[in-house]
Amino acid sequence: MIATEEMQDGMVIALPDEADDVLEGTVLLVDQPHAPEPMDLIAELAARRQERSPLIPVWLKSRADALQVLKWQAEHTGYVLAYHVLRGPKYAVKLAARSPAGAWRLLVELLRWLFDMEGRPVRRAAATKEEATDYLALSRQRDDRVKARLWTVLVGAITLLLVGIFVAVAAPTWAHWAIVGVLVSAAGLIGSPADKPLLDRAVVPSHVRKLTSDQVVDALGSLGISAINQAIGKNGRGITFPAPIMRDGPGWRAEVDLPLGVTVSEVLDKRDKLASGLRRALGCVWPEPVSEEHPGRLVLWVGDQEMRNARQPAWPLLKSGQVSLFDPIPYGSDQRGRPIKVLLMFANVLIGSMPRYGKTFALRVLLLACALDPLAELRLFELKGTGDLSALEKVAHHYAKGATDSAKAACVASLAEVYAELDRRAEVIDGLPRHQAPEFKVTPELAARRDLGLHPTVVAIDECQELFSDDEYGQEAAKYATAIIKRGPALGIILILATQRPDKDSLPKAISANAGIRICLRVMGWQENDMILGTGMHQAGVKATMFTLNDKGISWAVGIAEDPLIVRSAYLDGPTSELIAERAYQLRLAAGTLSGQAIGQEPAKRASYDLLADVLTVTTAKEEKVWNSTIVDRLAELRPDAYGQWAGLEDDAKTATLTARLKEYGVKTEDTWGRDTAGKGRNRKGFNRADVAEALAKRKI
Ligand SMILES: Nc1ncnc2c1ncn2[C@@H]1O[C@H](COP(=O)(O)OP(=O)(O)OP(=O)(O)O)[C@@H](O)[C@H]1O
Repeated sequence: MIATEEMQDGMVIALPDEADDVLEGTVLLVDQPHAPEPMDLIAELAARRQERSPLIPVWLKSRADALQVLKWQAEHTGYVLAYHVLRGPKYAVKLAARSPAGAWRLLVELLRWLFDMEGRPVRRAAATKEEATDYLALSRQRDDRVKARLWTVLVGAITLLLVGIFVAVAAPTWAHWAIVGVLVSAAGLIGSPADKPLLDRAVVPSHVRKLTSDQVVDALGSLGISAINQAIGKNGRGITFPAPIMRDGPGWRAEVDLPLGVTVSEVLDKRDKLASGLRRALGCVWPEPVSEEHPGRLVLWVGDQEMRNARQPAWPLLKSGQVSLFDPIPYGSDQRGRPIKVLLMFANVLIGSMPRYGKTFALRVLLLACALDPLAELRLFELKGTGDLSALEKVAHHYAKGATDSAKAACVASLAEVYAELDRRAEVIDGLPRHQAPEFKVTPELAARRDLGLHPTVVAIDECQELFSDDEYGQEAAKYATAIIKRGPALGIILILATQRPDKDSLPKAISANAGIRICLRVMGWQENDMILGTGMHQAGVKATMFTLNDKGISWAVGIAEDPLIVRSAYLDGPTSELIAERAYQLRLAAGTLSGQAIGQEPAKRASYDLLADVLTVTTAKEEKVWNSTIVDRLAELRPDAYGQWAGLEDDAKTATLTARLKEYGVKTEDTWGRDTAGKGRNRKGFNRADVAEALAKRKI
């Protein structure tokens, strides 16, 4: 049998079993010489293009960033100058104290030069070895040299004396002092010991403390990740920085290639340790993955100030302006203070977080911007009941608040209208000449035509878990919301959902899977993170679990830009929201686009029906016991608008739905013997018709 063994220089050599046998086999180089194939070469060149450093530094690409950097540089220079100016007197005293030593050093050097002291060891050596000729030649050379130098010094001294007398007589007093100052300073500088520099180190204040590669390496080394420790250990390969650390907005940006096998995700899990290693506040330290690079490429942005304390740019629509939902609307800012906009048209939004971390505030910012598009129809449901969206009631087509039955019923009724609207809008678009809707979707021109009714429609449900987990309304609402989230975007219908309980019962998978824009504020676990941001996001390093107690309003946002972003929503409190909503109202009044409840119309009503009476209608007195699934099909035929969606469910789901609904009226279901459509007898869940009749009678009493 032949074994292989690795040798130095990366060779793998085949060895025979017996050590004393003759060596046989081929020597394989582990690192093969590279002979690029044509296709290989193209791929390699494309990859190498990505490695190029940007022609223009990142900070110069945006005016705001460039201004920030220049501002910082000016502030920094000003600080250093002021620091040294303030210490001017201290430096003067130091110079004066060091000047005698400097003068002495100068005199000694002059005498050494004058008497050619540097040649002394050679002359002495010649004398010791008794080499008379050499010694005489060297002495002659020294005498000539000393003579010439004496003359130079003499002329120099007389010139200086004359200049001195002239200055003493002719120059003003300030010039005397200036000259004395310069001479003393020069002597002081010469007399300064090499290990004691004259200038103190300008201690840079913490809010503009520079980030250095040493700090980054030390901080990474403090995370307790063994592969990092090995890499920075004695024989490790170290940690590499593909780009220099530079200013980026109000902070520093370091790009780091983590050691082989370490992912950014592992670092994100230890953001607090990283901040401790960097000796910065947690709110200043923002590690991010770089999606277009390998999973070990980390961008570490370290802000001068904590994100929550940093001054946020004012919301651009705060005082004036209106929007078109076909353009990105202002939402907030990132860690670097750059404004972040969101294009809502042709998308849906899912916002999630633990309670009290800023969901409703985030939702309200988006809705206030929507309100400032006079064409947008707003259907707003705030199922918490605290009135966070009440400022917008005056501009809303439909509005309801509270976790009450009536608010949920109003929400489902409004969703049902929008659901029906999907087909109507699709037909309208289909009927248009192709050049008017070339992409089979709403355009700004079509949205502006009142006759078509294709204006943007925004349906927002805050605390949507209240609706989707409701026994009575949940299934119906989920059905409408799923259809709207899938088909709505192309038809100008935008669904915005906010929830504090992102689990599968509170947020059906079909809905969470189809949201284009996802905003996740602080959550506790990876499941909630991925439910809101999308499967695999936590693994990929997009972790809203890294936010802390103080990170209110700060979220990971996916779908806003090519890469996930950390965004802080604009902070618009209640009174500010009222003012903006009032402006929106005036805009709509002028445009004549107020509608629905905003002009006093009745809210949408859910089709009313009586389940118990309907069950009796679809069964005959002879059917003492019937299967749930059979009755669901009959009910759907009787009242498609009310029960139609049940008919589309799987058999088991049909049974479970009716069981849950009958239970609300105290009607029990049990295993019931019956025959299926093929005539085969078996047991399935069913109920006694008499129980339904009794429940109905009791209710009427
Ligand atoms: N962008 C922000 N900047 C600073 N603070 C914010 C921001 N957004 C929200 N907050 C703070 O967070 C608090 C909670 O916000 P909000 O009411 O939106 O939370 P929530 O997640 O909707 O809570 P709940 O789940 O109870 O409804 C607010 O009172 C506000 O002070």
